[in-house]
Amino acid sequence: MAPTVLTASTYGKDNVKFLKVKKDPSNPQKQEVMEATVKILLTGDFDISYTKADNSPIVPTDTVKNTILVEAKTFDIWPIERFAAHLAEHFIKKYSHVSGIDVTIHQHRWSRITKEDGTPYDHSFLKDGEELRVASLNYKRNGDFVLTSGLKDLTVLKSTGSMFYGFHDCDYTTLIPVTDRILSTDVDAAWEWDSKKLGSIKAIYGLAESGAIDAAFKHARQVTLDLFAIENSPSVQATMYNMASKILSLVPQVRTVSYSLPNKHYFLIDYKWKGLKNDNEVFYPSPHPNGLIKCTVARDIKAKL
Ligand SMILES: O=c1[nH]c(=O)c2[nH]c(=O)[nH]c2[nH]1
Repeated sequence: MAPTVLTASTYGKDNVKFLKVKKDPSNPQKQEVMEATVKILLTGDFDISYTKADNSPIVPTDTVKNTILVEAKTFDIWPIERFAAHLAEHFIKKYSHVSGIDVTIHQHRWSRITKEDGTPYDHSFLKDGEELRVASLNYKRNGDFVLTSGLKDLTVLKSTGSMFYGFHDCDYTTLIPVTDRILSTDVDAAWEWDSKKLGSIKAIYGLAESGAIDAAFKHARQVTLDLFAIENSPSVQATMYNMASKILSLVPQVRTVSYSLPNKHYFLIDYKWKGLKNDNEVFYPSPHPNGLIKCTVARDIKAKL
């Protein structure tokens, strides 16, 4: 066999799930819930476990799972970015041969059920969609860190107020330009916090405490929904760029905003054979293929000079 070398490796536990209940100390019946799915991947001095079948450096993935569950019990895990920072620091401090860690936390959406008059019930929740709130943190022993917050699988549809025309036309083009169409997508948005501005991973706790992390999430979600609804969208590309730019203007501690949006096509059903006009009334939801459009937007530093 030709000589080989390990060029990259990482390992850990994925799909560690829990639901935590937070009780209001002044009224234990008033509660919050966090259902989360956690992934932790470690890097470090683990090469001999791959190359020499020597397991001595391996912190078992079972231990990684136990750690997540114990820390979820003993630590304040709201917002998930704070929990990610805590887990990252824990692994770097506890295991001297761990040089880096990736923590990804998905928070599943549970919204409070409200009475008819809008007042919320104390401890009853509604699963209003598959939407996830996301935190992902890469942390290295030398202190470098990248924290990204986001949301995923927020499914939206607008029945008018979306166009697509003026696109490149060639001998492969069959698409008909339209000034009115359905637009639908599963929003995947992510905003990267400015590590330089924050200074160190410790700043994440301050951001969490001040409410800045929750505020950024609220802004990002609301901007996404507002611009989706309000704009007469010329394209997915132009609309996602506007969303990202607006979020950057509202959240100064964020460095970049990224979107990844499938364009979930709805095709007009042809009724000509029946002598009927289809005035954007009945559509076929096409399961595949779908468009997929991604972008990352940053502040234009040159524009300031
Ligand atoms: O908003 C759109 N962007 C595209 O790039 C594209 N391509 C396509 O066929 N339809 C659309 N819609």
